[in-house]
Amino acid sequence: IAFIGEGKDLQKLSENFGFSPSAVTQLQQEFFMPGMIDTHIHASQYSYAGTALDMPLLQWLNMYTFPVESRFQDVEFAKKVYTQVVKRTLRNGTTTACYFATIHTDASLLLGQIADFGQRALVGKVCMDRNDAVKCYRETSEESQEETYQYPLVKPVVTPRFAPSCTEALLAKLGEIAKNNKLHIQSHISENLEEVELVKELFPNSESYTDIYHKCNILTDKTIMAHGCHLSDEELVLFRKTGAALAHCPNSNILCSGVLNVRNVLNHKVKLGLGTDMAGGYSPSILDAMRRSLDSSKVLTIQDPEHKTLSFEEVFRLATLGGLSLDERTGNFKVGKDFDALRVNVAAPGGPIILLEKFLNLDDRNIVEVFVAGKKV
Ligand SMILES: O=c1[nH]c(=O)c2nc[nH]c2[nH]1
Ligand SMILES: [Zn+2]
Repeated sequence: IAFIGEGKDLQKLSENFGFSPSAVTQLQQEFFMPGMIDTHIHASQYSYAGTALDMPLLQWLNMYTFPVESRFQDVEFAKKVYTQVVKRTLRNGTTTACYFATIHTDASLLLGQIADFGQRALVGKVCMDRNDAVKCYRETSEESQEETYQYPLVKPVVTPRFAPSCTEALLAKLGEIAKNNKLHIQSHISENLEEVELVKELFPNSESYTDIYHKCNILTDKTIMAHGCHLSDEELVLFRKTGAALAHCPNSNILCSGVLNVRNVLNHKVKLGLGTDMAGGYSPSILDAMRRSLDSSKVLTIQDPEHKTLSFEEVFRLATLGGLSLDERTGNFKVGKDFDALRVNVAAPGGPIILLEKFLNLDDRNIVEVFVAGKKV
């Protein structure tokens, strides 16, 4: 973004910045908005998005997720699915995505290459050295560590799946790798009560779910933890102290897991962004995540009238600039930043604020163009 100016100054701006006034495109009933950031999405689960929503988390993982993810050993299959995911999420206006891939390094690299065609992405090869449900979908601790070491070029994000599928030794090693290489980290935390109980059994010496990650240096100011529906206030304080962020994934949460009290998270000054968590959430669109954030917040207000419902301006911010400093180059329109933007056509009368609210609540078919770093994608 070279400059920001007003239309009435066009002549002067064109002289100062060396462009022809005739090259200017005048928007009609349209606006640009910053590109949206999906802070938590499983690229490998796209093939069954919109289905398999009839089970709670742990059963869902064993029944649907692990068998499908184990198929990504086949690079051709991975190529097909990952190409579809990147196209679809760009079409939906996701200019930055934090992807979970699978435990397969080759397929994870491929996802990085495919996203690199036009999308900003953090790509995580999933690490898990513990999985009793689908035996062929697991690695040894050494494999998991080595593969994470060897491929640092794909804008990698260190990705322990979640505490139940990682031994403490692996978590500690991954924490060390992230620290030594200044990498982002992503995982899941406190999504569902059965999961929280399982974690207590597996890690009897830890004070809390958050404490396990904290002891293993997994909570840093480059960490994004999905969900956090059942975190205590003490755990939120630990998030704030370490600078770790939460990815709020309401579409996924509302099915069986819980409802995150975003207001409480924000009051604790914990960074927070929005995620689709596809395919636990059935929609790959961050517009959907915004709507569901508003719906979930209203449910909390129905239960407790003291609860201050989120506004659409607040969720818009969470979806764009967000609380997550994934980079300093995107999130809003400031001179010097990259132009990651959606061109939205809303053929409706009214002022811009009303148009924006209408767009957020209606349809992503209004997105007519998507730009990443100034390039139309
Ligand atoms: O929504 C989720 N999707 C997953 O794939 C997963 N793995 C652990 N925890 C998880 N939660
Ligand atoms: Zn997830």
